Amino acid sequence: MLESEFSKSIALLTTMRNDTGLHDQVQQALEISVSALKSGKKILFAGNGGSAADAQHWAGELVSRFYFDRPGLPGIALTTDTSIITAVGNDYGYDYVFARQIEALGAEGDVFYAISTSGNSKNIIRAIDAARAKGIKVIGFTGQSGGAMASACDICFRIPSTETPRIQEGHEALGHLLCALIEQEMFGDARH
Ligand SMILES: O=C(CO)[C@@H](O)[C@H](O)[C@H](O)[C@H](O)COP(=O)(O)O
Ligand SMILES: [Zn+2]
Repeated sequence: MLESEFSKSIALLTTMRNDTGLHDQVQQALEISVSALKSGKKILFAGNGGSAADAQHWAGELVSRFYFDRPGLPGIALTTDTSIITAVGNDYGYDYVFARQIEALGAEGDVFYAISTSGNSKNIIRAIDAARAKGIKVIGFTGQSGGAMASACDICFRIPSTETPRIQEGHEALGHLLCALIEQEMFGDARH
């Protein structure tokens, strides 16, 4: 079990490292994100379960720091305010907990990082639709099948695995990579 788990993780990251199509998608996601941030816009993040943890983690990297000290960048996880989530969930239903926040907090030109291993979580799909209706670009993170997300996002990262933990590991690698690249692109010159 131990060796096979490590082996699967290593194989996944090796596949991702060698996938030039994925590299192109990373470059596109970077350009969309940096263009928004340089225009004074923000990045919104959402996901369920382990992907909620990713959303909070990545927003934290932007607002605080990644590799080096620099001004904070505007990133908001839509998974953290229990008053909002319980109110919207209770009054409208759990399917709306992220879409409602996109409607209330999102602005044209923002970017939405939508994270779902299945690609089929209804609250994420509704949030993607709400974002695109407002002129917010959507960068999706899902698994091999892509689910309903595959055709709904501007860019959709499909991790080449059908195992939820592997898909999450792939997302985490991409999230860290994008945070590092965004920081470098925004402030690299000011580093020394
Ligand atoms: O972390 C894990 C499994 O590794 C779970 O908490 C998982 O995130 C939850 O079951 C989510 O509800 C799955 O939703 P999704 O990724 O399909 O949108
Ligand atoms: Zn997990």
